[in-house]
This record gives sequence, C-alpha cells and structure tokens, in this order.
Amino acid sequence: MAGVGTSKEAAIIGAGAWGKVFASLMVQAGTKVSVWARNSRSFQGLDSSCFASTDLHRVLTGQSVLVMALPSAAVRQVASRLALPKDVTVVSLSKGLEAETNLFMADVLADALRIDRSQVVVVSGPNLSAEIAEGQPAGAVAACSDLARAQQVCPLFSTPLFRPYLSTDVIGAEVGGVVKNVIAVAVGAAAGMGYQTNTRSMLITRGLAEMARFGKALGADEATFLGLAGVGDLVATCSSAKSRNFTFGFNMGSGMAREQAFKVSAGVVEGARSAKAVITIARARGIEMPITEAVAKVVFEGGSIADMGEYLMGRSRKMDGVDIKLV
Ligand SMILES: NC(=O)c1ccc[n+]([C@@H]2O[C@H](COP(=O)([O-])OP(=O)(O)OC[C@H]3O[C@@H](n4cnc5c(N)ncnc54)[C@H](O)[C@@H]3O)[C@@H](O)[C@H]2O)c1
Ligand SMILES: O=P(O)(O)OC[C@H](O)CO
Repeated sequence: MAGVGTSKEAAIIGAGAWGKVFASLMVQAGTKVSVWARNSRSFQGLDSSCFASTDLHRVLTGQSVLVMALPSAAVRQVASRLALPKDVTVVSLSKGLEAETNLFMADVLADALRIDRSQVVVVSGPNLSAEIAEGQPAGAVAACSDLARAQQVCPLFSTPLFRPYLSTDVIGAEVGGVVKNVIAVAVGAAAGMGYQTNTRSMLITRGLAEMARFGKALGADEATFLGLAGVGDLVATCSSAKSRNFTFGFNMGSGMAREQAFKVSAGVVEGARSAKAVITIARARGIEMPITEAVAKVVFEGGSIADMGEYLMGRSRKMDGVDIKLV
C-alpha cells in the first residue's frame, strides 16, 4: 500500500490537547502509537498504551504514517527536522495558516518535508477534543488529492465513535478549519458583548458565506462548506465555551485586554493568528470578508472591541443582501 505499512502503526508529533485525544482514538482503532513532544510534561494524560518520547529518532524509526498535531506556527520548524521515508503519509490536524507565508498546512508540510502534496491527508471537522475524550461520537473529513491514500490511512483512527469521511477537496477542508476559527473569535466577542442567539446565528451564517467565498476563490468545492469541515466545524466552534477561539473572543468581548485573553487561553488560539493571513489573501484577491476584517482589525490593527461590535452590527443593519448568498 502506498505510504501506509501493512501493520497499524503511526507516529504522532505533538502532545497537546488534540494530539493526546487523537492518540487515544488511534489506540482505540487498534493502532500502535508513538508520540513525540518537545517536553515530557506534555505526556501527562496520554493513553498509557502509547510509546512516548522526546527523542524524535526513537519515535520516527520504522514509521510510514506521521500525524502532525502541532499548532500551525510550529509545523514548519518541527517538520524540517524530521527524517522520513520517501513515501510517508502525513496526516495533518492543524487548523491554521503559516503567518510568514500565508500557506496552508498541506503546502507547508510538502515544502518542509520535501514530499508531494498528495501524501498529505488533512483531517478536519467538529472535533472539540474534550468531548471526544469523553467518548462522545464525532466525525471529520479526511481529505487527500490521492483518495486511495486517505482510504488506506483512515482505519488507523476510525472507531465506532469517530467516523472519518473521505474527500479529495484538500483546500476546502483546510479553508473550513482555518476560517471557522476566525469566525468563532467574532462570535465569541459578540457573545461577550451580550449579543444573544439571533445575532450569533447571523454571524455564523454570514461567516459561512465568507468561508465559502474565500474557499471558492482558492479553488475549493463549495459543497465542502456544507459538510463537517465547513458548517459542521463552524457551528461547533462558534457555539461552545470549550472552544479556545470562541473563549478568546468572549473574553475580549467582555472587556479583557488582548494580551490577557491570550494568556488565559487553555491552548493555541489559531483564529487570532490566522485572521491576518486570511485577510491578507482576501484583500489581495478582492474577496469580501467583513467579519474576518473586523477580527483582524481588533487582533492586529489596534482596533477596539467596541469598534468591532459597531463595525459588525452597523454593517449588518445595512441588509445589503450580498452576505446571505449561500443560505
Ligand atoms: N484541541 C482541539 O480540540 C483541536 C481539534 C481539532 C484540531 N485542532 C488543531 O490542532 C492543532 C493543535 O492543537 P492543540 O489543541 O493540540 O494545541 P495545544 O495548544 O493544546 O497544544 C499544542 C502543543 O504543541 C506544543 N508546541 C507548541 N509549539 C511547539 C514547537 N515549536 N515545537 C514543539 N512543540 C510545540 C506545545 O508544547 C503543546 O504541547 C491546532 O492547529 C488546532 O487548531 C485542535
Ligand atoms: O478549541 P478550538 O477553538 O481550537 O477548536 C477546536 C476544534 O478545532 C473544534 O473542531
């Protein structure tokens, strides 16, 4: 089998919230799992069946499947240190853009690991790790331009409670995972400012239109945004206090300073970082993304949270019809 050995075995790079829960899923799927983290403290709470080490060589030896479970900001730095077989299959779990290059993770991985983009399987969907850790059912899209490769790797993490759905729309899966985080910051901010269900639903719906416009311009299949990696993940992330992106926005909306909101976050806030890269691409291509603009203004361009509320709600009162194309 191309890039996936006959034994069920894989290495995971990164033991944060998602890396550890994904490791448990793999163990439940009958996969032998080796996990690398830069610090052994990260292994606290890791499934005891996993082999855990801070030594990359020990974790990677003999592996033909690699799961990257790092924040997007760390992916290139760590990936460029990895020695892997030529036909390795890389499962990418990160939902962010590289800030310096505005590249999506499949491109960063292909570049840093010197592999073909068709060797990267992007797994993205409504996957709040705390709920999956509790054994609640969930699903995700597993997208790869080489469908056979995605099909071969999915059994390594498919369980009765975690269902991967195959797709060839890699850019669509990546756009969904990136943009939903940005929209969740805005919805969280609106919630923190006291806006309730109708307002949040409006932002989620307009956020979906924004995601689809952006994705379509980058070559994604619009249908992807009606699936788990699109509206599925958008709704989960924008509706849950378990989401770091929603909570970051909520804290800012409640009056917390940006630096403090980063400081108190339970983990990486990908949406706050990605807003800059998304809006840079959108502005360059003339893609209208007002919610992302508002988030970028507050997070990177010195705008105040009060301005964000005014900008978002003031704009929505115009009822210009453009943003509700997808409903
Ligand atoms: N947590 C979730 O529910 C969830 C679900 C789906 C996808 N994701 C995505 O998975 C990715 C990882 O998220 P997470 O929740 O595991 O993050 P996290 O913040 O919980 O953990 C990140 C881990 O990466 C390590 N790390 C950071 N920089 C590093 C570096 N330069 N070198 C080595 N290690 C480094 C940290 O020490 C930490 O252990 C993100 O892109 C996130 O959007 C998360
Ligand atoms: O906690 P968040 O906001 O990073 O979201 C986690 C997952 O991406 C939800 O699918």
